[in-house]
Amino acid sequence: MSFTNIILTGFMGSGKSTIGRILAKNLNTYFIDTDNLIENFENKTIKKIFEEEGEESFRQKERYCFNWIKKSVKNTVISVGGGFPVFIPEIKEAGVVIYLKVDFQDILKRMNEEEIKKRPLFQDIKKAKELYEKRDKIYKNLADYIIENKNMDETIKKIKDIYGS
Ligand SMILES: Nc1ncnc2c1ncn2[C@@H]1O[C@H](COP(=O)(O)OP(=O)(O)O)[C@@H](O)[C@H]1O
Ligand SMILES: O=C(O)C1=C[C@@H](OP(=O)(O)O)[C@@H](O)[C@H](O)C1
Repeated sequence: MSFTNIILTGFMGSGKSTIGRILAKNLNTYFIDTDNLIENFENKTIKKIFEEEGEESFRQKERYCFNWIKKSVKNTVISVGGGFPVFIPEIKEAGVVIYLKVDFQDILKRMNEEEIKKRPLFQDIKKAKELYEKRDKIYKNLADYIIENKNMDETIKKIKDIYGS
């Protein structure tokens, strides 16, 4: 079966990578994660890129990734970093955009210490909450579909229903 790229967006820890990986397997296609692409290409963790080069440099790498995806990637499930659609509002040019929405308090409950440590913009919880409020509107505006990601199986079923429709 053939489909356009399915792009999962949402705040840090909303489950984009976890859902994306399972969904791709279900659809019998490939999965890519822009954070992983960048880490592999740079041979550096996101945390290190932020520390050594700053956020702006990271955003340029995301832009590079977007150009490559738009030009060369098809029929793929793609999870992007939480800031990706904020800095690349033309994200829809690369596929169908699904916003995985999770309440901030639930994200906090889901993520363990190690997962928080990896995310430079999640170090100050108060600031992260403010960022969440600001970005929620942006994610909504840029999405083709919005799905509340509470239960993994239900979320995957909902995306598969969209895909089949
Ligand atoms: N319903 C759910 N969907 C996806 N991930 C979930 C869910 N419930 C708990 N998690 C957990 O949330 C954490 C963050 O998920 P992750 O896929 O890394 O988020 P993101 O890629 O959006 O930053 C993981 O530990 C994952 O196992
Ligand atoms: O929200 C953001 O600006 C970021 C989210 C991260 O990805 P996840 O959403 O997968 O955590 C990662 O791209 C980087 O730390 C910046």
